[in-house]
Amino acid sequence: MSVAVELDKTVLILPDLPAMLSGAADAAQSFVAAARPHVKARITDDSGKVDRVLADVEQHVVHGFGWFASYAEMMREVAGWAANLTTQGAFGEIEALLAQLLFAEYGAQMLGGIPMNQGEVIRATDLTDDLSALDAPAFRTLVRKGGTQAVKSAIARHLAHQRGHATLENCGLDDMFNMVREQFFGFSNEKVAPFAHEWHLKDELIPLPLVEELGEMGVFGMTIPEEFGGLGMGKTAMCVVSEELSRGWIGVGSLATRSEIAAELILTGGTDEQKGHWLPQIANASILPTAVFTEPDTGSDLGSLRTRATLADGEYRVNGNKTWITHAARADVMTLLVRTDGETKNYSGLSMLIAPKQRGTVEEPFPTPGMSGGEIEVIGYRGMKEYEIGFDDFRVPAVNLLGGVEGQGFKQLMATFESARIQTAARAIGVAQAALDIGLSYALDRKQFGRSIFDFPRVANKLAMMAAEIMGARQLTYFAARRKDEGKRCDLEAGMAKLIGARVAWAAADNALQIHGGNGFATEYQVSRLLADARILNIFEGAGEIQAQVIARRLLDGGN
Ligand SMILES: Cc1cc2nc3c(=O)[nH]c(=O)nc-3n(C[C@H](O)[C@H](O)[C@H](O)COP(=O)(O)OP(=O)(O)OC[C@H]3O[C@@H](n4cnc5c(N)ncnc54)[C@H](O)[C@@H]3O)c2cc1C
Repeated sequence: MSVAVELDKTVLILPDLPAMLSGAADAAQSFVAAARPHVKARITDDSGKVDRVLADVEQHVVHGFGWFASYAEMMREVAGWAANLTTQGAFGEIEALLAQLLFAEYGAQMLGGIPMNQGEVIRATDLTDDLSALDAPAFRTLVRKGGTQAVKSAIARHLAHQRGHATLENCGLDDMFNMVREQFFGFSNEKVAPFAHEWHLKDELIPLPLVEELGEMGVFGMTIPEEFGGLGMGKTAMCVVSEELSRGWIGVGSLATRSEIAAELILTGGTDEQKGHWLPQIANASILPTAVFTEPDTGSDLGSLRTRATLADGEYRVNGNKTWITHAARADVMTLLVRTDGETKNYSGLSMLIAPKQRGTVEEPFPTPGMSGGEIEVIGYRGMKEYEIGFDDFRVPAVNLLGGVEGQGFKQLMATFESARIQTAARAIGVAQAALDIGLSYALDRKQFGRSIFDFPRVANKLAMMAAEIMGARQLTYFAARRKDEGKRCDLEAGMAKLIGARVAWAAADNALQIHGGNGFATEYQVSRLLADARILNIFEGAGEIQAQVIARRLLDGGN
């Protein structure tokens, strides 16, 4: 008999679990509410306003507060999901086990310290001495009894039985989304996953026929309204598709990111003419966009970028340098963030140009007059390639100024952050899911000490925790997507989903590699790619530190 089965003798699921989850989530929210004035007091000046200098000095605590708030929000969404499934009679054993383990582990971290990353742990007592909210019986019970070895072993058994299914748990989505998932799960398994590693190792561009096929399936116009040639399906569908394609390979799951950013920019900031001209072409993938924001000296602090655009004779002339531009050579149009007001040094003088360019090749990436540049070789996230680009009197027609008014570029870009972060959180879930799939297969196949290594709890527990974290990150991401679809503000939730998703993906990839032992270190094995692919998620679309800062400041600014 295996070790895992022998240990599985105790009662697994706690009584009244949905109510207990809800009570624990309330306790977590209460703790955040109780900590807020203490954190705020440390960073406010005499007039009660947040002092930016103090907030920087206190970053550990301020960002840590963002992490606590993100945990509490995720717990609330998971408790809500459990309650909804219960109402439908669909809160089964695996859903209960996953929720219980997640609350046990994340609750224990709230009590003992949340790892913002491997070396930086934020403790509840760093925020406040008042931990009474976390004494709530539901919270304590889940921490003490929710994550036993028996629970983890039971999850592992479900994992082994459910192999080959898209998701372990009932995600709580409507049938339409489940159909979309099945379609893209199948597509990814057939047309992406079997080839991804070879494309990665050869550092090749994703084959154009695959891009075109995705275009025909509507992937690039998924969230563009039907009146502009898109499918008008909303952000939840985008999440499901991004998840499943990223599970095959993050490169493929990220192809539509640039279209999503460009479409959001044009939908929210463009003139009617710009919408009518660009959106149908983006939707049918006849043009591929690229997002051109980062500069060699300007990454997180985008507001200070320096690339200049000056208007003369109906054209902008662009001069400056950009870097880290994904899929730049093969793109047909750039959303190009430039400084149109040379008198400014901050975000107020920035504008967004919709700048057409010629499609380049690997040999000649930038044939367009006024553009030059080269590839940046990267460890992961391959398939689209990253480039540095120089602009030397590069011309853009004045009518291509987004919205037709200068000085709006930063604001227009901010309006797209919600969508981009939701999509990035979904990509993270896809990468984490791939790590779980690959780690599980290897653990079941590999034998040591006369048995499958899956039978050893230290191996199976890693997989069980991945499954629980994926479920939690999913619920938070879907919540942000739903809010966005309902037209509600969701910058906070989107940032939280991206923050947690990136860490979940990294932990899953690292643990899947550990399960592979020495083989995981060989480039021949897919898991080596997953480790590199997962690593990017905490850097782009708002690095983890910036994400935590934005979340915390939004919660701490205003009010008392
Ligand atoms: C593979 C890849 C693809 C990319 N694709 C694109 C693309 O298509 N288009 C595009 O425009 N850009 C792209 N980027 C750029 C990406 O958005 C930036 O790398 C990111 O914004 C971080 O900027 P940076 O690299 O300049 O790091 P920096 O801003 O220099 O930050 C370095 C470190 O310092 C930390 N840090 C910075 N400021 C603070 C602060 N105030 N408080 C605490 N910590 C701080 C950061 O969190 C980070 O850990 C890509 C990057 C990569 C690696």
